Amino acid sequence: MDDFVLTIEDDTEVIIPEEESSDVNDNPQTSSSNNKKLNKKGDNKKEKKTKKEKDKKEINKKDVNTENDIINPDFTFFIDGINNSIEHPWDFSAARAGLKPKILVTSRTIDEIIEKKRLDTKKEKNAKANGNNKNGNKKVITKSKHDEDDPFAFGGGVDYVIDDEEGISDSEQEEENNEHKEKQDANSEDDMNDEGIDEDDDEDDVDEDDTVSSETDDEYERERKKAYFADKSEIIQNQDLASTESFQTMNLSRPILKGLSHLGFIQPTPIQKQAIPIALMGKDICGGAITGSGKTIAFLVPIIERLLYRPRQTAEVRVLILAPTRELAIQCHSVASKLAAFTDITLCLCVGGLSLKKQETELRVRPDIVIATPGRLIDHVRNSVSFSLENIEILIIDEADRMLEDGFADELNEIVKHCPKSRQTMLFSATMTDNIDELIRLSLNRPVKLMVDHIKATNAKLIQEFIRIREHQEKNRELILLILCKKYFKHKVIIFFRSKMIAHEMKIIFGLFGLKASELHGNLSQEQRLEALEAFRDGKVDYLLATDLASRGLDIKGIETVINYNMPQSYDHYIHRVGRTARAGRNGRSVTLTGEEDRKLLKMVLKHSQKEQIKRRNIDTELIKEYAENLAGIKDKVKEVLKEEKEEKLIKQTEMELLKGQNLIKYKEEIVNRPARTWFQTEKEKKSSKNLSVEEYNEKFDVKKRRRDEDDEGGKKKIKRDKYAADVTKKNAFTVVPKKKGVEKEKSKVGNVIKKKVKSGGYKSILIM
Ligand SMILES: Nc1ncnc2c1ncn2[C@@H]1O[C@H](COP(=O)(O)OP(=O)(O)OP(=O)(O)O)[C@@H](O)[C@H]1O
Repeated sequence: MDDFVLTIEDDTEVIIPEEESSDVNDNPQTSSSNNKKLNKKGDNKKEKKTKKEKDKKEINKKDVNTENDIINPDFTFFIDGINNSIEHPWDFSAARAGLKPKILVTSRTIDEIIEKKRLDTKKEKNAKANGNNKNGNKKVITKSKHDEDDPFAFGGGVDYVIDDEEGISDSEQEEENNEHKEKQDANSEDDMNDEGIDEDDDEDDVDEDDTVSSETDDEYERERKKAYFADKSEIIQNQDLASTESFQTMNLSRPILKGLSHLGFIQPTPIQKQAIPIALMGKDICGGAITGSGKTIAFLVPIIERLLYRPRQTAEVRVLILAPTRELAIQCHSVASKLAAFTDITLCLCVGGLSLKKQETELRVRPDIVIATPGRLIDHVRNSVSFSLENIEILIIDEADRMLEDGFADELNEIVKHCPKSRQTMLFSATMTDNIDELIRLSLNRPVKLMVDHIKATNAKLIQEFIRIREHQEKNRELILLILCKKYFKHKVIIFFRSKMIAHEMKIIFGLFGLKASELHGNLSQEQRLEALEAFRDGKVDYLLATDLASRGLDIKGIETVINYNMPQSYDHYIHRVGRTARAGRNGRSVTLTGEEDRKLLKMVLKHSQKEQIKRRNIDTELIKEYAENLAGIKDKVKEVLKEEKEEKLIKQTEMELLKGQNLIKYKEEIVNRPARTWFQTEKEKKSSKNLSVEEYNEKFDVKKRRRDEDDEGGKKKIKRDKYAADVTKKNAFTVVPKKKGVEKEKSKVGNVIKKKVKSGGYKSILIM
């Protein structure tokens, strides 16, 4: 038997990676032969070395579909679903390797500044306490263990009320609710149902942008879509449904099956079941499925499978994967590398913030797959010698709806323009649009629409909590967040903020309160961004304080809670943010602080969620009072930290300038002789393109505010239209006027809606851009 095993290994050069061997051992059916195999290996180190070399050779082999690629009879797949031994399905190694060389400038980090402030405060507090004691003050200072390392510890405190009746039966819950209602005072309208928020309420009151197109299509639109999209049933009629039950039965090549097995995946998820066979046919796809449902593997598997059959005489960049953020591209690159580990397919990561030079070198040898963010890709198309998109066979746009939005539109158009028309295009997102007017720009070829889950639904295993913040309680947001984090959500929590500044300030407050947090937003260097993510992923910090930069696509195992410090700007943003938890069939919880202006969005959430997913949380006012005193005490400290940080930055900047000057003198000749880079957009254009999204965002709030102003107090009334606006339908209520001479004087009102008199005597609403 031993001989038999050896013969197979020697003759066929079958790869058995170490991880794979141990998994095989877990399987009683194969354990004996594998034990023998392992013993044999242990007996003969030399043989092991030769085998490793052979394995290496096998991975690098040009043709993976040779006769030698015979399936090892001992090879088995994981049988218990997701292989939980895999801690993280992706890592940062490629991104780390691509970081620009570090310039050593000594300055204190924000964490160091905060920590020092914390310790100083602690000393001050102790000194004060001792002073009081010396002065004969008999006040007893009780120190809890918690107090010792937290100068801002709160002591006991009253717990807050939580209306989360998980595990309570319906009738019990109803009884409790009734009892609760009876006891309630004037605040009784806190109950969500009393807000008049139910599924059928105010259908047409929802913001136009937030409507889910497929549900509201009229006959004309339905006909257009029918003509535009390919008929899915025709395409998959010959498909044997049973053949998609497992990856093994999907007719995939062995190296991919090994890659999948390596990642711990046996059964395809619904989007993978549908997308893989259709993508393998070369069809264009418009794919939508809930967050965390495995869309990445859904497009990576067919890409890799198709690349295995590419001609190998000439190297070409054949696949381009675009993602809207650097982190998402890094993640996708890492997963793709793992999946393609047993093939000869080459990949290159092209994202901003990483070394241009290194990417240029990698692109020169024409990797099979390029995974990029749009800005950096265009830079390479324009400036990297011999790199072009003319041989692209497959274009993938991840988070496609985001990429079609205004901030990315110009860049995306530029990229699509450089790709051949004959390519296959696949678009994916949890909030995928089927709006033809938007898709038409991508010149798709009769795409197949694959909307796997209920459109724009959230994961059924996600519990969504809401905390109502009344107008007069707005000032309590910080406190409420602190209460939530100090008392309830202590590990693997991601918190979303509307702005970088608030996220940063909150990081300081968290630090001073002894909560371990890292921040992730656009004001940080790429290295800091990676460090923040790594620290959070590895559990070195418990909280990730992020802007919407982290809202899409990021897949960090074990995130238990998502907190929205503010309701996001749209329902789509909400779906993506809360989708960072409850991924791949796991449980998760989101907590959203909901202001008065967020009522419409809240209605959207309720409309698209199951009743049992929604909970309401109340925060005890006593507890808020108690925390308020402590927070007030540290506001000055926050200012001090910010000031010190600014000073440190200034010192660092001066040192950097000095270094830059020295380098300019040292490498003058080389720098002068470098070919000048050209840019797709000037800095100004880039900025204005980015600002567009910000303006849109502000405009949305202005519109909401306007509506609120026009509403009566209860918010029940519809918007009042002026008597001249009777003919203005909802769709064309605003005429968008570019910022031209005529409206220059309204500059200060960019994003606002103004009324202009028209010849006919009425008024027209104009949105200033
Ligand atoms: N077939 C599978 N079996 C088990 N787990 C899987 C499978 N496919 C993917 N996963 C896991 O599911 C998780 C979510 O996958 P992925 O990040 O691709 O989701 P997504 O649909 O792209 O989410 P989002 O919309 O948030 O970007 C990942 O941790 C991935 O490893």
